[in-house]
Amino acid sequence: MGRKFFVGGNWKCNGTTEQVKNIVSTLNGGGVPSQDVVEVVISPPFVFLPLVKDLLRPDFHVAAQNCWVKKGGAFTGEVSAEMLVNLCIPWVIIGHSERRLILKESNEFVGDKVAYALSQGLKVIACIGETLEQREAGSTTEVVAAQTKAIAAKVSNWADVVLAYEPVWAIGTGKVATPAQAQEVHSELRKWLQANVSPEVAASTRIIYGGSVTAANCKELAAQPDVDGFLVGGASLKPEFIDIIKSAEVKKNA
Ligand SMILES: O=C(CO)COP(=O)(O)O
Repeated sequence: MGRKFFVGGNWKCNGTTEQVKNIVSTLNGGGVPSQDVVEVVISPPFVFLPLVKDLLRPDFHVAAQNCWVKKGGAFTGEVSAEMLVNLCIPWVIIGHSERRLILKESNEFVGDKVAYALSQGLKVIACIGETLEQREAGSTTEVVAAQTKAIAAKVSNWADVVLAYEPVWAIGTGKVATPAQAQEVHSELRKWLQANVSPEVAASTRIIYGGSVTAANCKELAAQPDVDGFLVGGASLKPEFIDIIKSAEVKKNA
């Protein structure tokens, strides 16, 4: 059914010009499966986007980590979707838990952002995921369904959306979800899409996992039937990111 494996590297708020050049040079020298097998998207902070785009190998693409919810204008400190399009940045990450939790972005606001970014021609990595408290209360499915619903309510075309399931308790903690935990939520999400959007969208939308993904744990996660790739934080700043990209081979041979 052709869900191409997807690996995103979210650099978050990290890097100097020197470090950026070093990471890109490592990525450019890495041997990875072809673009037919894996789609790779690197997301540096806004200020480094043009530099990374200029230096990065042509088979990898770039993403912004956020954009404004509507047309640009008098919104000090924001970056608009139009600007990203103007700079030929194809992708944007929206709704990362760090923005939902620290900057209080609501489900509705995230849904509006996803819809606006898509309307401008950007492709979107839309992030969802429960906190530890919510998981322990048994409300994981409910929480991720509500987050997905707020996006689905505003989006009619899912072709340019990748859904990133990132349990908050696994982000930056070294406490990765087990392959079974990831598979369980991914499968629930696919069922949700099937029931609430369409069987076609459920079958074709990539659902990727994020949260303490490393070279050591990626293959087992990648082997899960509903895990279509990764959104990688800390390890995307290191040479092991190449090994994570290579985990796409697990799918190819499945
Ligand atoms: O938030 C993440 C990617 O968006 C995951 O971060 P870590 O890989 O550092 O846990």
